[in-house]
Amino acid sequence: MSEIGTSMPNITVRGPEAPRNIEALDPVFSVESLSVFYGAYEAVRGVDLTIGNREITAMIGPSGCGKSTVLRCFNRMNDLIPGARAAGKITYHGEDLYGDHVDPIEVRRRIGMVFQKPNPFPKSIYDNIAYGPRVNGKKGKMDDLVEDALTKAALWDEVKDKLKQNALSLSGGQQQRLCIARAIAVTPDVILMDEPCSALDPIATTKIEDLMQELKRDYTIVIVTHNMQQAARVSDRTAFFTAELDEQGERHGRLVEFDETSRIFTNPSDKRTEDYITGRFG
Ligand SMILES: Nc1ncnc2c1ncn2[C@@H]1O[C@H](COP(=O)(O)OP(=O)(O)OP(=O)(O)O)[C@@H](O)[C@H]1O
Repeated sequence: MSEIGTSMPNITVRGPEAPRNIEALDPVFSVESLSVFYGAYEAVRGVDLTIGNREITAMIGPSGCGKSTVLRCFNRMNDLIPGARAAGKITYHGEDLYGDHVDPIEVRRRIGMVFQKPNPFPKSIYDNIAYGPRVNGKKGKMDDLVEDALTKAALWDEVKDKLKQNALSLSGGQQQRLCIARAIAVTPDVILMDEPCSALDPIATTKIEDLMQELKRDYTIVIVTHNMQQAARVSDRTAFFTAELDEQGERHGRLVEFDETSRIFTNPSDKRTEDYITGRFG
């Protein structure tokens, strides 16, 4: 382990016993010179990033550096914020995500999102899962689909006997897995997670982290997390962002470094990354 790894005893990166074979990056998203504005304010400036297929990519960095802003660009959620605008280019499987012909609703079906606070609908567990497919035109009974989504989200065994119960009666961790099941039910390709464990206790957090390892067999995952240990535990690659002042004294979020997670946490190439992960900054 390098000097930085030695000075960070609390952060364990999965070692050679769990080889991940991630040298070749098969891009799902390619981000080129992405800047994101809220009105006249350029919150994020000049990001270049590639998100690999069926990998977990973590986005870390201090508060306000633009992690959530960049994440929301991947499924065009920023379109829903008045005054928000993206410049630059994001391709999704080689196609311009912001092209004129692209339907943002279909984008959000294929690229699902799980939020910081679990947000199930105030409906039954069953209807939470069935809702999306119904909206997308699926008719009739959905028992198999509901079971499949709940099984994939590692929740089936805990709820199979109470599917008609209100989802709000579940624990926070169960609600979050239900939200993941709800995202899965509309057969997405990518799942975006914005601090999905920050409202959960350590046991529920471990369950979600284990679940992410299962899910990456079928889905590409991008996670924003404040928790560096979590990024080190779950992700294949890590993007470190920071916010920096320009010559005019205006603060912009910037991508500092993007690399394999093991390298970011043991041998980063940028001093700012090193300072952040060793706790000297942020
Ligand atoms: N809806 C919005 N309208 C105006 N400014 C916004 C909006 N959302 C975010 N910003 C600004 O954009 C910048 C980046 O915010 P963002 O939430 O993306 O950062 P973050 O790294 O995810 O922060 P945190 O870790 O605290 O969640 C901040 O200066 C923030 O104030």
